Amino acid sequence: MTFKEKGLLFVLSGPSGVGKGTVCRALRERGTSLQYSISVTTRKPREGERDGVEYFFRTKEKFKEMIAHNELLEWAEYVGNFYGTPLQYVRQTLEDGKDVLLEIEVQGALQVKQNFPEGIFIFLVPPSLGELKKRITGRGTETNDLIENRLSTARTEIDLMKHYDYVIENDQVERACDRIEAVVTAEHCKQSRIIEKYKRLTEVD
Ligand SMILES: Nc1ncnc2c1ncn2[C@@H]1O[C@H](COP(=O)(O)OP(=O)(O)OP(=O)(O)O)[C@@H](O)[C@H]1O
Ligand SMILES: Nc1nc2c(ncn2[C@@H]2O[C@H](COP(=O)(O)O)[C@@H](O)[C@H]2O)c(=O)[nH]1
Repeated sequence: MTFKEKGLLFVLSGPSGVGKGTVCRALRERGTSLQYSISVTTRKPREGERDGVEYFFRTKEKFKEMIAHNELLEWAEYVGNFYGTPLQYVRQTLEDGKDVLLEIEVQGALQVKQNFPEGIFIFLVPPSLGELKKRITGRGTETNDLIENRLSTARTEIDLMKHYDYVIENDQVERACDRIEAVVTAEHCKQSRIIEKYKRLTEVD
C-alpha cells in the first residue's frame, strides 16, 4: 500500500477589512508554494476587478444552480451576497500534491472544517477594532451602511475565532505573511513526520 502525498488545505478567515486580500496578494508576490482558489460570488465587481481573476462573478440563479449540482465545497450568504468555493479546483489541486489557500468568511470556513477536518484554519485579526474600522473605511469600496453592516458582522466572526487552529495578527503585512509562512512550514514538518512514521510502521522486512 502506498501513502500518496496530497497537498494541505489552508483556510484564511478574518473580519472584513482586516487585510486578508492584501496579505494573500503579498504571499503570491513572494512566490510561495500555495495555490489560490478563485471564489464564485453574486456581488457586483468593484472598480478594477475582473471576472476569473479576483472572483467568478455570477448571477444568483447561476450560483443556486452550482449549489444544486454540488459544485461548491462550501458557500455562504454574507452581507446580502453569496460566496462559494468551486469544489473541483480544490479537489484536483490537493490530489496533485499542491497546497491550497482559501480566503473565505467564517460560516464557510466552519463548513469546510466539518467536511474536511484535516484542513488548517487560520484567523487573521487586526491590532484593534478601531484600526479595523479605519482600514475598511480607508479602502473606500463600500457605502457607510455596508461598512456598519460588515463591522457588526465582524464582532460575530471574532466570537468564532476559537474554532481556528491559529490566530495571526495583521499589524504589518510582511510580518503577517512571515507568520503564515511559518504555519505552512510547521504543518509540512508535522505531515512529513506522520508519513515517515507510517512508512516505517508498514515497511515489509
Ligand atoms: N497591515 C496593514 N496595515 C495597514 N493597512 C492594511 C494592512 N493590511 C491591509 N491594509 C489595508 O486595509 C484595507 C482592507 O484590506 P483588504 O481589502 O485586504 O481586507 P480584506 O480582509 O480582504 O477585506 P474583505 O473581507 O472586505 O474583502 C486595504 O485598504 C488595505 O490596504
Ligand atoms: N464563504 C466564503 N466566503 C468568501 C468566499 N470568497 C470570499 N469570501 C469572503 O467574503 C467576504 C467578503 O468579500 P468581499 O470581496 O466582498 O470583500 C470576505 O470575508 C471574503 O473572505 C468564498 O468562496 N466562500
